[in-house]
Amino acid sequence: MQILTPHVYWAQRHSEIFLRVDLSDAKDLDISVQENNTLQFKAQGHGAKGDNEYKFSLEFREPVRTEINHKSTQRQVDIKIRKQEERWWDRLTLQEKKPLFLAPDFDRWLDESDAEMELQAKEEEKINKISVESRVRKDPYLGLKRGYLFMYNLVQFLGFSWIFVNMTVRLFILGQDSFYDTFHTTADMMYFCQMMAVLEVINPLLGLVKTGFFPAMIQVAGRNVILFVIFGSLEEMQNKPVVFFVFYLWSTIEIFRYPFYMLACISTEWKLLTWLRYSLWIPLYPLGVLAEAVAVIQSLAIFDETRLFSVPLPALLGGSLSFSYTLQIYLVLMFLGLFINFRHLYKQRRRRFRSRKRKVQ
Ligand SMILES: CCCCCCCCCCCCC[C@@H](O)CC(=O)SCCNC(=O)CCNC(=O)[C@H](O)C(C)(C)COP(=O)(O)OP(=O)(O)OC[C@H]1O[C@@H](n2cnc3c(N)ncnc32)[C@H](O)[C@@H]1OP(=O)(O)O
Repeated sequence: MQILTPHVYWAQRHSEIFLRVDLSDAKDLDISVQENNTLQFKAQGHGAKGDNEYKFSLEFREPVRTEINHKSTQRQVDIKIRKQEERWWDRLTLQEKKPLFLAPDFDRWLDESDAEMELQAKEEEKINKISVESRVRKDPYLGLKRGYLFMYNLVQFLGFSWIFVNMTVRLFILGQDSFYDTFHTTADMMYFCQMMAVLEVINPLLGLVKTGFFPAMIQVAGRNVILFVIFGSLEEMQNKPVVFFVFYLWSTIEIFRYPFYMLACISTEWKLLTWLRYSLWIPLYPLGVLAEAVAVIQSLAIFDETRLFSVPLPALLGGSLSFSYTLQIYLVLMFLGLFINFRHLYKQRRRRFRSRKRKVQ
């Protein structure tokens, strides 16, 4: 039996060498890297000269590791060898003259810069994979949190939609007459929604949302003072048209804000909805504060008259201090609150639209 040399094709990366030996159905493989940095290959198989024993040796240009990875298939033998140092070689063998049986493997061939890019892409992929995995691992309750927020937003959306639709339908049917019984027809639902809204102050404290605690507190406390103290405790206020304006302005923003949050919980965005959520407050917020201020001003005389919530004082100092004084201080706080939240919403709007513009570029 003759001993022949097979065709060998090679390619490299910064850290490894690939050899493809053109030998089908190879068996009795004997592949090793000797101490003199030489690969010895011997196998029985079907090559260019039919069934025979084929062998070759290659002395590498630079040191390689002795462990070899090889796989014999019906068509060829694939060999992978790791370089001792991660470096690009200008040729495979120590001898300058290329052995006749050796040729580039164009299926795998990359020049140095392409190989670098491949390496970089692999690194990036690895980093991305690690960061995704660590994000998932970091928060095992993410699904639960999103589920809770989604349900909260859904309930609020349904509540405020009910109020908005109810008021709109009544406005169309009864015209201005509907202004006078807004409270009696919608207050229960508004109580429910605004009590639930306390969770909006708790959520940032628990780290469930990125909202600032203060803007949320100003928002919820401000509305609840109007709802529970001004409208809830004074029957005389309940049939005033101002209730209509306050409730309508509150519910108009909420039927857009809550669906926007619901979509955020499922990582979805509708551009028009985002635009409405971050734009409608511009006219609605000042109008809302104005309507609330009108309600507070209208209630001052009623608190003076009924002495409700007044603080008892010695007779020398007039008998009692009317709650209307507290409300006058509150009126000042309202405009301070308006300023703080207007600024907050303006920043949120800029951040949102700026980051979207960047994503588009
Ligand atoms: C101690 C006594 C204090 C007394 C206070 C006295 C002052 C009272 C003054 C009060 C004036 C109030 C007037 C007001 O009642 C008038 C009106 O409401 S009129 C109607 C118009 N109103 C509005 O437009 C305001 C609506 N409200 C809000 O926008 C919010 O409540 C506010 C806190 C003001 C701002 O919202 P937020 O900070 O949350 O901004 P973002 O929406 O951009 O959210 C930030 C990120 O968090 C995510 N997030 C937030 N909430 C949720 C949620 N429930 N579910 C899921 N995700 C949520 C959101 O997606 C953002 O994430 P990302 O940045 O990744 O997009």
